[in-house]
Amino acid sequence: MPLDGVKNIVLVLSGKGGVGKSSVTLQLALALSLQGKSVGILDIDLTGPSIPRLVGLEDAKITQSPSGWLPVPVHNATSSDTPRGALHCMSLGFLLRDRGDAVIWRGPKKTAMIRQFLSDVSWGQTDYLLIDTPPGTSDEHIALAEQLLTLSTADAALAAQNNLPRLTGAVLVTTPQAVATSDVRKEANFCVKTSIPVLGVIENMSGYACPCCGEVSNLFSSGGGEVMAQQLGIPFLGKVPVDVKFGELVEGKMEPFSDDEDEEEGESDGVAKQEEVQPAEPDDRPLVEKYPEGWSYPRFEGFAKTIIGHVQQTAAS
Ligand SMILES: Nc1ncnc2c1ncn2[C@@H]1O[C@H](COP(=O)(O)OP(=O)(O)OP(=O)(O)O)[C@@H](O)[C@H]1O
Ligand code: SF4
Repeated sequence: MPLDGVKNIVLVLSGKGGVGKSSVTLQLALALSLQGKSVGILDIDLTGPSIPRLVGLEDAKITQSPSGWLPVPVHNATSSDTPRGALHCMSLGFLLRDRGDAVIWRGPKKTAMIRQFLSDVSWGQTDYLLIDTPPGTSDEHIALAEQLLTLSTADAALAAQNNLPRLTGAVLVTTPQAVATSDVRKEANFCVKTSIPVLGVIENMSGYACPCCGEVSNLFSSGGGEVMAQQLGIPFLGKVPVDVKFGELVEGKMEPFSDDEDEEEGESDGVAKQEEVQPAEPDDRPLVEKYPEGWSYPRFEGFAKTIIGHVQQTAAS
């Protein structure tokens, strides 16, 4: 059966492009995984699939198995020091022959691809399948909603009775500016029309976090997403500032956050270490091997817990 083993489906939607939807999808996935949940990311941004680049696995290829396409593993589950659920992803980017190949498809071809992604991928036991969508409400969204409403249900009791995935809801990503929030209202409207519950709004790029002290200053504006959520009567999940660390984490250029960030480097008890400096070896391993603890931005832990809490509270008794 399509989506066999998937328990919850969460859509990540944005009205405008470039507001950080794919980055938010990845960070939510990492945060859910760090809560011990097994997670899949399905990237249906067919014309601009960015998940393969964000997980540092651009050269990975999809394999076929008797049960369907196997998604690409980002990391496996661990139960040791840092318990973590497995993370897999699927994207058109893995199927393109060349990274730079342009995808110029008409609606029916996009619809067919989305159908295939939803019916032919063998996710295995997956607590949360996050779907990264293109911006706006395009052919992809309509195809996705039509398919999901036949393969899953937003009704928790019905999902449990029929062993169907639960269409848990959508997370809306916006920046604080009015031009972005007015577009995200259309996404909220799309959810109402398609009976997809809204889990909440994340206001990304909300203020600027100083790279030295972390102080967040509102260079442009902040709070537009929160006001919009209040006006629409939908939950507000929280804000994420423009943070160099966030950008570098999702683009995989830096060490993950750790508690020892303030440790002194190079000196101990006032005595300089006399270590021979070795030239750094190029490290071409996939990001997941370089950063086994994951590259999760701390603020997302709260978002992940809210989503898990919502699922538990609204579970069919
Ligand atoms: N809070 C943030 N702080 C710093 N950089 C960010 C933040 N959010 C996103 N970015 C950066 O902004 C760029 C665009 O992000 P992303 O690709 O996630 O946007 P998107 O909405 O998915 O775009 P598209 O519409 O093209 O799919 C990326 O380089 C990402 O690293
Ligand atoms: S934001 Fe304030 S504390 Fe941080 S570096 Fe700038 S001036 Fe210094």
